Amino acid sequence: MVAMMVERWAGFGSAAATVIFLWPVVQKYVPPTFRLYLTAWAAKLAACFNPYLQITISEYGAERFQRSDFFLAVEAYLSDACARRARKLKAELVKDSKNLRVTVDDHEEVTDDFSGTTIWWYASKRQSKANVISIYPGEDERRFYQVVFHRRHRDLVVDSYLPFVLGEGRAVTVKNRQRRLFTNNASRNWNPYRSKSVWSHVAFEHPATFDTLAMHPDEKEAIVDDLMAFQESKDYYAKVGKAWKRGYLLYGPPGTGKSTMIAAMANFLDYDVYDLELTAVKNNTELRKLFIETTGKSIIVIEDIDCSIDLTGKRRKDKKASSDKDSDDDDKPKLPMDPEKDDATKVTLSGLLNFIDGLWSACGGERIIIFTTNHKEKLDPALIRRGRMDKHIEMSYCRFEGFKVLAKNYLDVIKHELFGEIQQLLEETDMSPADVAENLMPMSKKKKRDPDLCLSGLVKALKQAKEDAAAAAAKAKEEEEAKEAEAKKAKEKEEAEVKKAKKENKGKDKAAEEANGDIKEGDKVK
Ligand SMILES: Nc1ncnc2c1ncn2[C@@H]1O[C@H](COP(=O)(O)OP(=O)(O)OP(=O)(O)O)[C@@H](O)[C@H]1O
Ligand SMILES: [Mg+2]
Repeated sequence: MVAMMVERWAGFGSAAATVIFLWPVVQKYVPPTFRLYLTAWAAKLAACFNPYLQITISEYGAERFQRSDFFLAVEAYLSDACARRARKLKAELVKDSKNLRVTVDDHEEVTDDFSGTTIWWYASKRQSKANVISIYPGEDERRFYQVVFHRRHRDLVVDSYLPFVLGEGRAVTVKNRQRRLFTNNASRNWNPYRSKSVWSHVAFEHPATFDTLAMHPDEKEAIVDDLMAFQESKDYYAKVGKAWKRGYLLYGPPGTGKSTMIAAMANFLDYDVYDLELTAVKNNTELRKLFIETTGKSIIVIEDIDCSIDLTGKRRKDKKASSDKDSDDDDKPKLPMDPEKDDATKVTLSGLLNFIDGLWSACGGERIIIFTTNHKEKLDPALIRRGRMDKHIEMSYCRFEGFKVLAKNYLDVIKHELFGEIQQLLEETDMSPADVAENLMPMSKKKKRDPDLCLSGLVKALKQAKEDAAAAAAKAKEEEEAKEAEAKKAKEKEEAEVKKAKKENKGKDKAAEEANGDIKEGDKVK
């Protein structure tokens, strides 16, 4: 900085020396009002000769209690783009950041180049003037950055360079941030003075990726393609007038990788994950508040949606019917219901639909909403129609293509003599990837990572599963047949009874007819 100043002020050195020399004299003999006038005039004169402008970016902007976004962006930008040119740096471990952050130290100057223009950055701090005694060390220091540039570049710096620094700085912050896994707190723990209290979070560290996910390569590619297209379609969504979000429904039997897929998606997109526990949400208003408190670049997950809450139209109707019945049966005055219990059922289907694609859902943007279920058929069609759940992904039992991924990941095996037999068995038997993986990862020292042992163990398990399935099917068939036979028997019995009754009725009718005939003939005789 000093070098820069000397260079810039080279022509004014002698003038400055004169002023410094004369200043004590001025202070002594010139009256204060005139002195003030003189100082203002001197500042104006200096401004005429000094062609450089400076802009200050303070750590605490207009909102006194929050560090300014722009300051943080500048810090991130300088540490990424210019820190290599600085000589004095400082390293810190920052909250929610996965890397050590190296930034420019105070009173250090760095230069930057933008469209052929040189810009100087200067980091510094000043003592706060407020008469507040802080218990935190360093709290009374206010740090700031100054950017210095030639006045002919004023428009370039203000209109292009500073917005560029803001954008780059934000991108660097996102790149370095530690991703988070959020879960919603019970509403009785929400603090009205702290908006952050509705979700709590831990660092998201699930290691699953699309490479480790056992699935047919074509299906996997289709999903990756879809995610990439979504990420790059901000403008397209704006053009067609849709909120920038996408819904996925993952369905399939337990242990087929639905939760693993969510982790892989989050790792692929570099998004935070909000795991919404619907049973802890009391009503639609709470649901909306939770949504508003989520940030962009996130995946909102509701696992086992069919179990979380009574959502299907059919089940609600059943419930209504039974409550109607209750009220008909029992006309005694009723005690008011337990408010806690009453509230617990108030997240409704329409509340959830609003959550997914109501007006509120557009705030923030760049969100993915994922539902998982073991029973797709139990869900209300309105909930999973295209547009809400845009893509339905079936996670199914492990087949040979999926197995090859697991064998490669767990055992580093691409080819093996048992593969043929395993392929045949996997086509004939339904085994979840979780079970296959379990067989490939035996927790015994002896078997550890011995592919031959693991694969023969898997063959055995598959044969066993096949036998069990065949036995279960045979049993089911037997039961079905027994049921059919019983039904047939019952039907025959019923038919026989009907026949018998008919016969008896016929007999009675005949007797009556005969009796009637006798009477008529008697009448004739008369
Ligand atoms: N497709 C898969 N690829 C790789 N690993 C898998 C796959 N499916 C399951 N696994 C393994 O099985 C375990 C259980 O899988 P996961 O929790 O993803 O199943 P899920 O479909 O969510 O089951 P649930 O319906 O019970 O929630 C995971 O830890 C993972 O290691
Ligand atoms: Mg799961």
